[in-house]
Amino acid sequence: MKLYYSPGACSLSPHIALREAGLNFELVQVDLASKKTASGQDYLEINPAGYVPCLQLDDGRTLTEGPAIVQYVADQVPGKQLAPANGSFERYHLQQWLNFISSELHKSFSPLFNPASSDEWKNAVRQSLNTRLGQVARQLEHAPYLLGDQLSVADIYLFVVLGWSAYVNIDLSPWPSLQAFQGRVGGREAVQSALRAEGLIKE
Ligand SMILES: N[C@@H](CCC(=O)N[C@@H](CS)C(=O)NCC(=O)O)C(=O)O
Repeated sequence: MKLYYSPGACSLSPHIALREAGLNFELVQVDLASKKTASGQDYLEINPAGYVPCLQLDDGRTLTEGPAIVQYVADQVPGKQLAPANGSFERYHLQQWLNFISSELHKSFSPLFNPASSDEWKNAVRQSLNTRLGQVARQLEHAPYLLGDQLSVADIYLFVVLGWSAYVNIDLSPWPSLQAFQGRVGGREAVQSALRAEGLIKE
């Protein structure tokens, strides 16, 4: 399996999930500006959308969209309990959170990284993020993870997105439950090794 990624991008979520699952995979870095892989291959031939992440199976089939990829990864190793069983109500809760993180958090952070975004837009996005982060913080006041006591791929995705706060001056200190969550998930061996592999922390 190959994971196409860019350091620190949302592809870090499936990257961590693959390590938590204990699966074998190869990392292929993509230059998002030129849409070329590290070996010079045209990334648009692999994922026509041009963004990361993309998971390529050994038979060549590809899967894109972070929330779909992390569920695929989790389902390869059910014993690791990174996702509740398919068809269970808890599975829909997982999908609820993956969708929330994708549409309400991830895509609200994106304009803050974009130099072309107007200040007006950035301010509106910051206000909306403030509300949504508060909502997640309240959820994490009751339990260590989004689904309760068990870490799931939604927590991994949330951890990655929350990590962007530091780069766009979003202060998480008003939400101690979010900061505690970052410490809890960030301390895991799989997370540390993924961060090292992407060059985000020193060896
Ligand atoms: N809907 C996609 C969005 C992926 C996405 O936004 N990827 C960003 C990095 S976090 C990217 O590759 N941006 C570069 C580009 O769009 O050209 C998903 O959830 O996987």
